[in-house]
Amino acid sequence: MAPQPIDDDHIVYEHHVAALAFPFSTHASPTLALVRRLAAASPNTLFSFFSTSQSNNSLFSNTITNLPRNIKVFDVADGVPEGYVFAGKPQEDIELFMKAAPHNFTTSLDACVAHAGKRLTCLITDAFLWFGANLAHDLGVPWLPLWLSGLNSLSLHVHTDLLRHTIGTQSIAGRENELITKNVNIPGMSKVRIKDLPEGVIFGNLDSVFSRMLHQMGQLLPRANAVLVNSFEELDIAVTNDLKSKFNKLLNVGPFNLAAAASPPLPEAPTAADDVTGCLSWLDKQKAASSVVYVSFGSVARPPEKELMAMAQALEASGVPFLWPLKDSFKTPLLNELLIKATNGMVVPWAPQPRVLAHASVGAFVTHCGWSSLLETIAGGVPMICRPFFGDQRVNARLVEDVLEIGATVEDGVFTKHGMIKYFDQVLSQQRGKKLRENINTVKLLARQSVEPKGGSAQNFKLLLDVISRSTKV
Ligand SMILES: O=c1ccn([C@@H]2O[C@H](COP(=O)(O)OP(=O)(O)O[C@H]3O[C@H](CO)[C@@H](O)[C@H](O)[C@H]3O)[C@@H](O)[C@H]2O)c(=O)[nH]1
Repeated sequence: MAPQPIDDDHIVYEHHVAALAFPFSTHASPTLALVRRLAAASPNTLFSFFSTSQSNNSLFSNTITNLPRNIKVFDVADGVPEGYVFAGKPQEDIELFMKAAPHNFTTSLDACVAHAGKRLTCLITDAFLWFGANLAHDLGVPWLPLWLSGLNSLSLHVHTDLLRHTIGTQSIAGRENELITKNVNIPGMSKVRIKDLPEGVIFGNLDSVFSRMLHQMGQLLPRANAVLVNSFEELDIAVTNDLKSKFNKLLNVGPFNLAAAASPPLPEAPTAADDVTGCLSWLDKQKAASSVVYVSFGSVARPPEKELMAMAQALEASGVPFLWPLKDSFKTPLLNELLIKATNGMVVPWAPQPRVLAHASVGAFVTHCGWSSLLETIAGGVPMICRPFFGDQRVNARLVEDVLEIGATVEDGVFTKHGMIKYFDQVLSQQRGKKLRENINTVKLLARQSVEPKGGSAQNFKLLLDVISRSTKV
């Protein structure tokens, strides 16, 4: 992506903020969403947004349109050496990227500053990019890491050393269901079990790229001028208060999906929301409110084929109307056969999820419990049936089922045909579903209030603007 002219409109910018995205899974998109809001609220600030060319091309569908003038987009190298042949190791691309990232971002930032003729005054990074602490220090500017999941998982990464020390890093066999509070008192974690912890905290490969990255991050976040989170305080007050005591500033400025709608109109975001696959018109045709099951596992999780088959069988046998965005690469011949038989639903490669979850016909969301999905279903008031896979997803599911009581986690952690038929019935038709719906609508109200002008997230957003406008002028 070629650098765009900076002073095309002869605006004299007072500040220059660089925002560094983590270019994997769906992280770059909410990072850009925050930058868009900031750019609209701070027209005298130039925002330079960095991600890899692959990530930028998919964010902007190869052309940059509808961006405010004060956002410029830059590519950073992906760290894959020329001629490199992938060995097929898990997270190999992330490993290569992270290894080269401090150097590559520095090179790109230097080029951007030279191109703009304006030095940087503030650095926002995805919190995964822990080396932002050193970059910002070297540049003499504030560091604002952005955490794109919940406060619960953030807390676990901040307390990793404590958890390692108290629970140990030996096998957890036989202790999976133990509450972590039996070993250690971390505020807001009274329902979390050892097995819910993300891999790499005390079990799994503590040496993996993710484990090292999150561990470093947890240690460096207290150095940040402010830690930004795509959440709202009322969702997890105990964790918010604990983290406030650990960080210089903790600014919950989400949920981004609701905050964008509550702020002054922004130039239209790229096309993920468009109904190219006809999902919304299909939902319009459904007769009853809250009758459709929506199934989606985000951008990374891949359920085993056996479970996909069980899901397809349950959907067909129950007869519930369903909408299922399913990647072509997940469809085996056997699964395809089942899906052809299931005429009570619609299978598409990708759905405009936030709009699907906001549609009155949707009554249950079968989800992997990715953070954006969780916030989008809260905005839509749709109860969840959770099947977490990795990382933060298990602790998110615990929050959903045991703390907020806005969903159910599948028994034994896997999809079975009979199990799913039971959950569809409970959530769509039974008293349990009614109660879950009531609870999620209460949480939805709190989320909405938080982004209204007097709400906590809106106030935190003002504090964030303050940090940016107090940073040294260019
Ligand atoms: O057909 C689809 C499927 C997904 N989405 C969107 O894709 C995003 C998915 O995000 P999320 O629910 O956070 O899942 P992942 O992309 O899998 O997110 C990764 O990053 C998250 C934030 O760190 C973590 O919570 C997850 O565990 C991790 O897998 C959401 O905005 C969805 O609206 C669509 O628009 N259409």
